Amino acid sequence: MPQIDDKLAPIYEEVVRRNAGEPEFHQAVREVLESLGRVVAKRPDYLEDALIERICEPERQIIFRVPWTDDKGRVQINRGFRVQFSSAMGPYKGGLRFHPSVNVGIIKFLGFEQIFKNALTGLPIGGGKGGSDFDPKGRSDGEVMRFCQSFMTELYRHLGEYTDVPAGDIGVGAREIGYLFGQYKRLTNRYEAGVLTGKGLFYGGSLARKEATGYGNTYFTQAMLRTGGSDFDGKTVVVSGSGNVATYTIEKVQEFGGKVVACSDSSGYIVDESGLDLDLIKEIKEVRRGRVSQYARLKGEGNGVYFVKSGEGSIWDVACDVAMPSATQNELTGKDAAKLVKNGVTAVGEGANMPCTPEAIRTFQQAGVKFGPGKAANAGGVATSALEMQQNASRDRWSFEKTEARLADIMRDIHDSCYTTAEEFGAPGDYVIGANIAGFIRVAEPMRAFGVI
Ligand SMILES: NC(=O)C1=CN([C@@H]2O[C@H](COP(=O)(O)OP(=O)(O)OC[C@H]3O[C@@H](n4cnc5c(N)ncnc54)[C@H](O)[C@@H]3O)[C@@H](O)[C@H]2O)C=CC1
Ligand SMILES: O=C(O)CCC(=O)C(=O)O
Repeated sequence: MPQIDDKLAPIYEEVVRRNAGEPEFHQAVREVLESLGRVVAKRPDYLEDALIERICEPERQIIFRVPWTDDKGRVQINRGFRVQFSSAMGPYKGGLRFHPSVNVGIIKFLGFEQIFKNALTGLPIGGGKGGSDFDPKGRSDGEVMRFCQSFMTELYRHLGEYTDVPAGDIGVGAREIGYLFGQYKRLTNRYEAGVLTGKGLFYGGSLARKEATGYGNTYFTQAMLRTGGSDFDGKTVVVSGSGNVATYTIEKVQEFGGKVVACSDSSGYIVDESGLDLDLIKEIKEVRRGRVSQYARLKGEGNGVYFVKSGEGSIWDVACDVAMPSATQNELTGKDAAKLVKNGVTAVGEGANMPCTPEAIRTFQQAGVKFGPGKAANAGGVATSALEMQQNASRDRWSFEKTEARLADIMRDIHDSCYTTAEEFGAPGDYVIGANIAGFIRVAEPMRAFGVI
């Protein structure tokens, strides 16, 4: 098991003590500190002025009550969060997650990851994350609207295009961003397009933002495959999830000649051995807001098409050359990784944030599987959000082609900087170490320049 350098171990112990009961946050911090031992060995000056301790402590954490009225006239109460982790690189930037599992530890882990991810994009954005334990599943449009309006009624005072710029994440898509933006505009009496990203195309959104995270992960994973002289063409691929990230991962992998044979949601997974029909998945998920099990019913079971219920198997039992986990954190365990390795997986690109457990990452790396960590591989979404902010600031609108070309360049740059940083710090081929160190150095330099703040 990788160890934290003796000089950094007290920092980790303090994070655990101060943030008791937040295992996902501990996990995210631990992984970064394991990598940073190599940095402080070469550059002990990074230990000065509690720079690393400061990076592990959010600049500001906001927790608030979100009261709203459901369709039956009953008052419901949820809890809202925004963790403004680091503004060293620019305004806080990161999505909002609406899911019943949300708590402060989950938001903190996501905000912490976002610092390094956003730095890797090379664009001027700091790190933050927010959300609520509100579950949009099964709620009417009216209920979602009233919830979003109440959520923004508290949060708006902490936001601004130069302060903090949220976007979507699990459970927050175009519909929710529309309601949030409408309420922000109403409360502030300002048409401040740059305060949220992932907006609709008719009110300041960017072409290619919807596709960006999935496309970006596909570009990143392609770059990893190419270091071994290979590509997506002819590869069998498994993509977990069936939301925003998964959908557009499937689309780009198919365009690159890969065959995606399985995807999932929290009810289970579907397999179509001849390759998933993406139009049908979009119809089920984006239009009907249904479950992936409907795929097997609509396509007809048999001939390599089947559905496996959650709890009766794992999507990672399906043999593939490339795995792209794109649902949620810790969804791919050490046992799943061992199965994938046994079945011949050669590359893993994380579309979700921290979907592989530490044991799974170790299993992949020990088996020589190319492993792209989320903070690098899924950075295309937030990078394109920063491009949306650029378009808003210049009152401009770019074509899909121009935006996607910028995204593709950014993903190749991120890949190359992780790859060369890993080499420079004595860990060739280790994208986890490369991403953590390259991201850290970019954030540490402005922090040092600003003095002790
Ligand atoms: N939307 C974006 O631009 C970005 C999203 N991400 C990450 O990608 C992941 C997916 O996010 P989105 O696609 O935006 O969300 P989404 O809400 O559009 O889709 C989430 C998908 O994951 C599935 N899922 C959630 N919990 C699950 C569980 N416990 N078991 C199995 N499936 C589960 C849902 O059924 C759904 O298909 C998250 O980890 C998110 O933080 C990362 C970078 C950017
Ligand atoms: O586009 C954004 O600002 C945030 C995307 C996001 O939440 C993420 O990168 O995990």
